Amino acid sequence: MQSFGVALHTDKYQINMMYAHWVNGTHNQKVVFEAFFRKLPFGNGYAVSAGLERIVHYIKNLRFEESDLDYLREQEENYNPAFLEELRNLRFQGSLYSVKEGTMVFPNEPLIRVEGRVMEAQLVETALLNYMNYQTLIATKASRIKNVAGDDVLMEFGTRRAQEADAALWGTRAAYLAGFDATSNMLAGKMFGIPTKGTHAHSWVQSFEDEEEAFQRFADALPNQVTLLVDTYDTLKSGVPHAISVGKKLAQEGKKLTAVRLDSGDLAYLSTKTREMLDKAGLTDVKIVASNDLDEHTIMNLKVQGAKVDSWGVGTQLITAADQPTLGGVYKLVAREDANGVFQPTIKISGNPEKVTTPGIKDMYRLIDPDTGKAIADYVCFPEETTIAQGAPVQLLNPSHPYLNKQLTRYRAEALLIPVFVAGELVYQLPTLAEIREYHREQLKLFWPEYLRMLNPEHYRLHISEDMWETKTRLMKAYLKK
Ligand SMILES: Nc1ncnc2c1ncn2[C@@H]1O[C@H](COP(=O)(O)OP(=O)(O)OP(=O)(O)O)[C@@H](O)[C@H]1O
Ligand SMILES: O=P(O)(O)OC[C@H]1O[C@H](OP(=O)(O)OP(=O)(O)O)[C@H](O)[C@@H]1O
Ligand SMILES: O=C(O)c1cccnc1
Repeated sequence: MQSFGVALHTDKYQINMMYAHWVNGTHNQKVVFEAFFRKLPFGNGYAVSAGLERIVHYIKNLRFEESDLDYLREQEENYNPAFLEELRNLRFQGSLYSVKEGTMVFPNEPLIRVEGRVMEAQLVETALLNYMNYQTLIATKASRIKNVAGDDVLMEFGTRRAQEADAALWGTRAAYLAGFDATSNMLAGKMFGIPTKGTHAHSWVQSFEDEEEAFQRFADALPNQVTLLVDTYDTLKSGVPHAISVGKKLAQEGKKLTAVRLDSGDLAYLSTKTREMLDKAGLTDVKIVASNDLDEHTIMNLKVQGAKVDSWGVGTQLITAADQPTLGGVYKLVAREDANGVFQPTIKISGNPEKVTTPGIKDMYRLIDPDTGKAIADYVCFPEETTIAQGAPVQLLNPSHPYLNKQLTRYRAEALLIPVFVAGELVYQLPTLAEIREYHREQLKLFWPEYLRMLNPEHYRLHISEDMWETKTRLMKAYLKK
């Protein structure tokens, strides 16, 4: 199949707006957009940022190829040829600031800030949201699963049920950065350096007359990774006894049965019985893997029931984020340059007060208690405000209820939005996936357990500066007057 560039990975309305700007002569106007989500997924207390690496690749490769221009010409006869020439030369020349992958993030926080000509900044909306929304969603789901699995091994098994190939690959990467240990997806392993693991399917057992023979043949072929699926016929009467028999033979040869996998039935009951049977046979270090439509709820429940599982294979529920199909992240214009070259904050009004955007270019900080090392709150302000840089006392206003405020005098501040592209140049050294995983682990330690619990977590707050609040109020009033 023909391969396609990335420039048309966008919505038609972006190209139409670009064209209308071009016709109006406003296409070079500088604007600032930010991407954020409004509500945490899965009822979780935090989300885990992901998607930046793919965004960087996208921005770096952003160019309209000849075939893209031909296609646009075909699609809309009104497009002036000079506009298509403009597109031919288009490269991302703007700036992009983003939170790092693996960062703990919260509703209404600017996760990505794009500054540039409206032509470019508008074009990239669709792809940026596409990458950010999916990967952040899956990283968050994976983080919840990791939260309940503790030190057990977590394997990502979802490719066959994912929403197509890209989702399988990048979803696997998101799961790994948020704490999964391995994947069954070989391409993800090759592309991202994620450890790969695998057992075998029911078809392996079914392709032999006899279950024990199937197990033995598999062990003979792959003596370094013998995990046997024991539920094809009858887990306790057939599968486990046959695996034990093979395990004992392997032990006599100085080899080892690694694990057995349970994939149906009552996993709490079957795993405890299987553990007893393995231990009784002297196979105490043979592990138990469980799979079958698992998610954080079933894993937690199984643990409460005393399931003896060492390793969990999680597919469908994770890779499709089955209980919430999207993060719902949006991309809103927050500032535009006026005729004097000064950025003016813009607002989007909504009947729903929660949906009124917070205007202006924002910097974002995580304020940390220097005594406990724990995060107190996140804070957004205009880049020209100096309070944080000076370490001066900061007024924490609740953005929805600004009369609820408190003053913070002692804090350490970490800047969350880091420069990735500046004036079209990539200035960010992409970390390795192992570094991102480690960074996410460190991020988790910044938060008190009440923000991390799975059920009814405490709300971690984002505060806005007084200046920003005043600007928001002024713009709302000006709009209402009109
Ligand atoms: N002890 C348990 N407590 C709670 N949930 C469990 C327990 N054991 C298994 N489950 C979960 O219950 C669901 C059972 O799925 P299902 O109804 O398909 O049964 P099954 O035994 O897998 O049947 P099949 O043989 O058709 O695969 C799965 O999501 C599984 O992870
Ligand atoms: O349930 P998930 O969380 O999505 O995990 C992946 C599932 O995929 C496989 O089943 P499948 O029936 O596709 O193949 P099999 O014949 O090897 O069991 C595997 O046995 C798991 O049950
Ligand atoms: O290796 C496995 O056991 C596996 C891989 C993908 C899907 N289900 C199971």
